[in-house]
Amino acid sequence: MSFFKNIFSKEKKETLDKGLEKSKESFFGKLSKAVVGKSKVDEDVLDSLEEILVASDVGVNTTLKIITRIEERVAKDKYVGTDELNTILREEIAGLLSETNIGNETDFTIPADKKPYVIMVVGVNGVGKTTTIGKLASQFKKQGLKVILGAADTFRAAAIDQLQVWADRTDVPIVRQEMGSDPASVAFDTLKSAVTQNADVVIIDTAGRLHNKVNLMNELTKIKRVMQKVVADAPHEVLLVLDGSTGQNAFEQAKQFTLATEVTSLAVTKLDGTAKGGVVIGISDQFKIPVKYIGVGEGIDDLQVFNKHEFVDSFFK
Ligand SMILES: Nc1nc2c(ncn2[C@@H]2O[C@H](COP(=O)(O)OP(=O)(O)OP(=O)(O)O)[C@@H](O)[C@H]2O)c(=O)[nH]1
Repeated sequence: MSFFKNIFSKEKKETLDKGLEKSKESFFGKLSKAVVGKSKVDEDVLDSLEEILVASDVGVNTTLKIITRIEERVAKDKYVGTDELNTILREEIAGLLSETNIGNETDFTIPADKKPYVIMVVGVNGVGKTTTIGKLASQFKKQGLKVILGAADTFRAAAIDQLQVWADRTDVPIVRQEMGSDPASVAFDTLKSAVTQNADVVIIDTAGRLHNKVNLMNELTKIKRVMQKVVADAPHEVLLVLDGSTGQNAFEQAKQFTLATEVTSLAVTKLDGTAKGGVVIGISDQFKIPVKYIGVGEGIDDLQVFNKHEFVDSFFK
């Protein structure tokens, strides 16, 4: 068992390392330029570091926290060499993430006492919502759990069809209705079907139109209310999917969605192929909502459970 676990961890680590490559290259490239000819961490180095963190989409507030901590350390130690900067930065970022009970999980797990466990997935179009649902379905299925998908994004026919593709690919049942039908009705049918079939996990896709916040709020509230007619404490999780490659836009979407509904966890996708990996650090710190999953590729196995230790390890390797 532990043998397989090790193999899996190694693969997971390699995928994470590869996924974060661009972010690392960009970050450390800039950092090494900033310290050229400097032996000591001084005001100039700290100013450059601040710029680099902001440019890496860590977010202004989180950047300021990190800089303040490093300033305090530098003031206390009197002399901090630039060769120590990586270590200090790593420690401070790890410390910041440790302050919240975020990112401690290592496996795809769901609470055993909630059956069916209902995950309502929200997020704007194109962020990787459908792909994330498909990847999650695959992970849960691999654990022997019975999964059902609900196509409650009835606003666009393509959204229903895309979810169908993932349902076929993962060999998981899907509940769907015609385009334009009431999303709450699809969610209701899906939960009914899950109860009848004794399913373990239900994943409900929803439409993510942000242009009208009141509509979005009303729609999500209605879906929740109707689901509760079947499973009283549903949804157990409201997972907001954010596209990590959009940097500050992802922050803005998190703000909007948290105003519209109670978001309980986040998935940050497309961290591979972007230099904006710092967004995970900023979002974890600012929203105090756990980043539960990260997308590091388009493949079915390229969704990982976010673990802050692995993330920091991989980033500062
Ligand atoms: N590289 C990479 N691509 C991803 C990741 N997650 C999703 N994608 C890609 O992003 C694109 C959009 O993903 P979808 O799942 O269709 O996004 P969506 O939010 O459901 O969008 P709509 O279907 O338009 O609502 C697809 O081409 C996915 O393959 C990821 O972690 N890494």
